Amino acid sequence: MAKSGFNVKEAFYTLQGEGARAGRASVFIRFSKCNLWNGKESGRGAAVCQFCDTDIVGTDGQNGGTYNQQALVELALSLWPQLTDDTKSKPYVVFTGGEPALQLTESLVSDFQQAGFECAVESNGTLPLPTNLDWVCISPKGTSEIVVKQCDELKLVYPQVDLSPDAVSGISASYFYLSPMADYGEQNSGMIIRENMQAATQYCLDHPQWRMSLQTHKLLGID
Ligand SMILES: C[S@@+](CC[C@H](N)C(=O)[O-])C[C@H]1O[C@@H](n2cnc3c(N)ncnc32)[C@H](O)[C@@H]1O
Ligand SMILES: Nc1nc2[nH]cc(C(=O)O)c2c(=O)[nH]1
Ligand code: SF4
Ligand SMILES: [Mg+2]
Repeated sequence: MAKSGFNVKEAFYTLQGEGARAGRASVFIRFSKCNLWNGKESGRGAAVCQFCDTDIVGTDGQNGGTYNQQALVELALSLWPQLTDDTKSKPYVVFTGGEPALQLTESLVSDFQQAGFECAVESNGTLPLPTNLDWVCISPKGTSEIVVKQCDELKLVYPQVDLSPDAVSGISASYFYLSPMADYGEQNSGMIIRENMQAATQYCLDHPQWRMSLQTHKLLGID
């Protein structure tokens, strides 16, 4: 945690849109900032990751702010539905960003688990992650060096000019997904680009180790 607390761009309740757990109700906590892009349109050209579809700057989003550990757990609990008749649904939190590894600590994950949450992360894999996470999704970017060599799912945005799927298939994962690159930048329409869907489809057909992941939250228009 930074001295003043965790810097959160936004936090909201939605359905996980991507990967093996798509469709699952989740609290998303989006930490501010990334180590592979400064978040400014003017900085895209010089960034290691140039196609980010997300506003990662500041703390001005829905429920955004700077939180101490307890306040962040309480925020997440307040976003989870308070059902008395649904004992089977374990609260689920997805830490994302920006790059969550810049801020996430084992202590924060542990406090979320104590509060009843199963904890997942979406990370670019370039920084060490807490070891007590329940689900790790790694999404490698361009020429960046990956230090997280083992994960639950590897989800590669496709196509990337400087990173082919066979270059990352050495990372140990239970699932390998291609996610067709969606629109980004000033024109960001929230749409998945048709040619990228077609290219990803062909790659999955030719290499059955890889499965398709669509950003279903964009198709549903929910966030
Ligand atoms: C915004 S990132 C934040 C987490 C982390 N920094 C990472 O890159 O994995 C969340 C997810 O969105 C994916 N993503 C970002 N831009 C995308 C785009 N234009 N099209 C499809 N997926 C994208 C990332 O690859 C990652 O899986
Ligand atoms: N609904 C929804 N599912 C997601 N899965 C990964 C996301 C992310 O930006 O990390 C994301 C997101 O932004 N929204
Ligand atoms: S690594 Fe993730 S958060 Fe950072 S710029 Fe790329 S997609 Fe966005
Ligand atoms: Mg997203």
